[in-house]
Amino acid sequence: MDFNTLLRGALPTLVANISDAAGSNTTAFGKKSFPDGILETLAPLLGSQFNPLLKSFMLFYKVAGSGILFGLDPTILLTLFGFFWAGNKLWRQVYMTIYGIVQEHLMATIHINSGDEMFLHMMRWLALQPGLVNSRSLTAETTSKTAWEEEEQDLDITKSSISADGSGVYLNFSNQEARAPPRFIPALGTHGFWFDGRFFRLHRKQESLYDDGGGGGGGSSSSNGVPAFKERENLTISCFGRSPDPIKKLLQHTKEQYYKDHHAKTIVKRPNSQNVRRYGGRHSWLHVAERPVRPMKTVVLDEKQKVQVLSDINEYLHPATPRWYANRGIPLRRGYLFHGPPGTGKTSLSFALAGVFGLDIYVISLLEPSLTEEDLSALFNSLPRRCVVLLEDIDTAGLSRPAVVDNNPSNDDKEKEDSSTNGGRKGGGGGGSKEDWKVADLARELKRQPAADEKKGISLSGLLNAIDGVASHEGRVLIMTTNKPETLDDALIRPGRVDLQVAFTNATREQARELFERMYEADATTTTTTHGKQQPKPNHTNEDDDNKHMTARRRKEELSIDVIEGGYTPIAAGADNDERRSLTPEELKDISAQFAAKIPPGQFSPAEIQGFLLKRKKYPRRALAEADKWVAAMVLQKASKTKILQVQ
Ligand SMILES: Nc1ncnc2c1ncn2[C@@H]1O[C@H](COP(=O)(O)OP(=O)(O)OP(=O)(O)O)[C@@H](O)[C@H]1O
Repeated sequence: MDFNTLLRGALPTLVANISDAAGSNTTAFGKKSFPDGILETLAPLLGSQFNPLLKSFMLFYKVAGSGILFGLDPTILLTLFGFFWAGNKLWRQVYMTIYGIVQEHLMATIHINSGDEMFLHMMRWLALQPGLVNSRSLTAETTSKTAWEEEEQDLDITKSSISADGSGVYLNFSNQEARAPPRFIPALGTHGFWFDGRFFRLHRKQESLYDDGGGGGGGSSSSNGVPAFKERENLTISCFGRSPDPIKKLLQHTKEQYYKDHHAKTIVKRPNSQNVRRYGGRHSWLHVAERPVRPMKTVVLDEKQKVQVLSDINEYLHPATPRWYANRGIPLRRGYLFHGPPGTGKTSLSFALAGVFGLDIYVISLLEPSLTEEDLSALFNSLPRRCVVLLEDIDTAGLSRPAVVDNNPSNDDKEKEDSSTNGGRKGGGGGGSKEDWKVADLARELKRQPAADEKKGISLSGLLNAIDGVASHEGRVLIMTTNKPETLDDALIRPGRVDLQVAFTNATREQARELFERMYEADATTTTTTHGKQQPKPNHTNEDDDNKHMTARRRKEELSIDVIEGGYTPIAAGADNDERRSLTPEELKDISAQFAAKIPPGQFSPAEIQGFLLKRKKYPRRALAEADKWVAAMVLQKASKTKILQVQ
């Protein structure tokens, strides 16, 4: 609001009111109180939001004017107030002008858009800066940790073990959300911070952009075409000096911090929701998990096959390979087909490979109902330079699937016609008009009606286009998995699209032995990778933390739950000591071999064997003793094709 304009407009009426009221408004002390009618004059000028303020001011004016409070002349007060206001405005103008000149000529600036990964790096880093976190203008964010995050192990088991049933045997985590501290980041506006001995200025600004739904944002096409406003944030980082190098250094630092312990983790990404996906860029993929790297040796597979895949991918990812491919005019792509029965390790190997090569894994399910062919191409288009793309269960995608959903309304009409001419469908009763339908018919009909946005799936050509079309990103490792390789179209698995096939089978005796040994070997050895290197510890754990973890783990183990004959029975600490006593390597080898001899080769998937062992995870001898019974029950169950397990 411009004070001058306001005053100029109000002054004539003000003066008139004051002179009219001059005689009658003189107080006992000879001072002038506030003239009647002035409130009515000013109120419309200032707007309704200023009315309470104006009323308070009037009251003050009257009190001051009556000499009760200060005995000051109210007109002097009003003038002072006006000067103060104008002075403040003037100072702001001068400050902004000087700041603008300084920023333009003496400062370097870099802008970051919230659509870019760098925005995340910066925000994560800012949340860790004590100087900023203690600032007075913050935005609080709820954070939730994944099961994999190291902090989870810090949970004080003694506190969380006060179970709802009061027994103290079962762990209780009802308090976990309350214990998770919120994250604080600088709020919208301007902040200052120091990095590397330099002062930086950060400006967070939010803007609303109108998106007409035509898929403009990020270059990806809109799937639902609904126009809407979208919020976008802009970070402006500036520092004194004409070179932006210090800011570049800061950005590089935030990026390094963000990925600091990622070498011990595999990042899993999936397509984002349809609405967010259309903004493209980093919005295409949703970061769903960060798992600890799966050591290659935990995947039980024929060693020759494993080495073949590993060396093939290693060769492909070598920095000299792109030139080699380019010189020969071959597209830089490599595709793998992992096929075999369910639970034989196809997904596990994909994750282990991503871990070995330190790549993020991008998982796409072609069954995702909202995934269109354009989306698929856009998703392939926004892949990073090197990554693993896991296309799961490609046989179940819309490729060779019969059209289960009939979207054609004319067919519906035809059926309805048929039903009426035939006297209605099963139990339709008489005329077959909608009114005569029974509830069952109605339910069936509702099931048949697809949702308006339901898709038929991805066609073969759509998938091929995404895999090796113009939009396809070169440099990625594409892994496709299937349980039914024989149903796949030849075009999909021709060389160039699938360069190496890996067959997975149900467990052999050797694999059963390996699974057993892996399950019961000492925990310490499981932290080594395939290369025999020790996994680096997360930065924040020190010796004290380690001790804390050890105690927590031991307590957890003491409170562990045992399985007896398919039923869970809690056992007290110290019981069954002989069973729990860890095995010497020789004993373990011996028991593993005995166990393997009991497993019929090629009948059980590694997942099934792992499931059996997991339920006896601290009792190798018991697992060995109960193996015969389990095998017999499983063979019977498979023969009778029942899904109900008699022995677990
Ligand atoms: N060869 C294997 N070595 C080690 N563990 C395995 C193996 N096969 C299966 N498993 C275990 O079984 C579980 C399921 O395995 P995974 O998801 O890799 O199977 P899959 O072949 O991808 O199954 P699906 O075809 O149903 O997707 C995992 O917990 C995994 O650890």
